[in-house]
Amino acid sequence: MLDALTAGALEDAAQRRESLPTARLESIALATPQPRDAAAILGTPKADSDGPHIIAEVKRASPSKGPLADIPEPAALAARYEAGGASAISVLTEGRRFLGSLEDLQAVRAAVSLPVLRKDFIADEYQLLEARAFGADLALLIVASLEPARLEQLHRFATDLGLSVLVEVHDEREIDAALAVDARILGVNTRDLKTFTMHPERFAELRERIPAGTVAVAESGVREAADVARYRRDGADAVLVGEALVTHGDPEARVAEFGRAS
Ligand SMILES: O=P(O)(O)OC[C@@H](O)[C@@H](O)c1c[nH]c2ccccc12
Repeated sequence: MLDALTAGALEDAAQRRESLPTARLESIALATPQPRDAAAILGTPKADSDGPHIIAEVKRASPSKGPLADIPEPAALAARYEAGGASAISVLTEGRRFLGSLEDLQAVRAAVSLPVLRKDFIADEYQLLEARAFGADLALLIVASLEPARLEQLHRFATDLGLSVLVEVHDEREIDAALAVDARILGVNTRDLKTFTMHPERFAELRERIPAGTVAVAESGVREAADVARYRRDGADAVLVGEALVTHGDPEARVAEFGRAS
């Protein structure tokens, strides 16, 4: 599934390149204001509570669940996340299964003063230039979908562009690969991307391998504040939440509640 998602994302990027060639995209990217420093924000404990930083996600659909929520105005949703105290916003830009777009990213970035993550299946430089040009401060790289040498090249390319990188892992071997590229922000996705089953205990198992000074993010599977509190007690600096926010009637209150969970 991960391979299919990545292949689809690359095809879609190749399509966009026909109307926006790399050289033009690059000049737009380099003219875009400097990104916000996500690692600094997520790496500093919150002043107002013992809860984790919340990375609140704009997610319309997923391959495992299908449609989750109509989100006609991603910018309005992101503004409510910010009002609730979110520390960063994640925007799914994958179009085929998650129904996101780069326009969503751009609209969200203009509406908030927080760092914004481009959440997609990124496997080439063009997609990182897009991330930067459409306003992302942070880009996702999924270790499971990249050869070690590719991970290293893309991580360096992103960093040179001024982007922070959320490096996503699922197991010990992938943590080692992430640490080998000096990941400053490391996300443990407790959803197995091959089977879509949830394994929340994986976060605690892997946390001890993440060195002090590296931001530890717990991703996926939060339904209740108790799930956030568990990740927090297991050592998460930040928790990334999608479905439980987009399906809630009051996302602002929900973010606030999650942000206090400890
Ligand atoms: O909706 P949830 O269970 O709160 O999960 C959010 C997020 O972790 C999930 O969307 C995600 C984690 N890693 C990804 C990689 C690609 C696409 C999506 C994801």
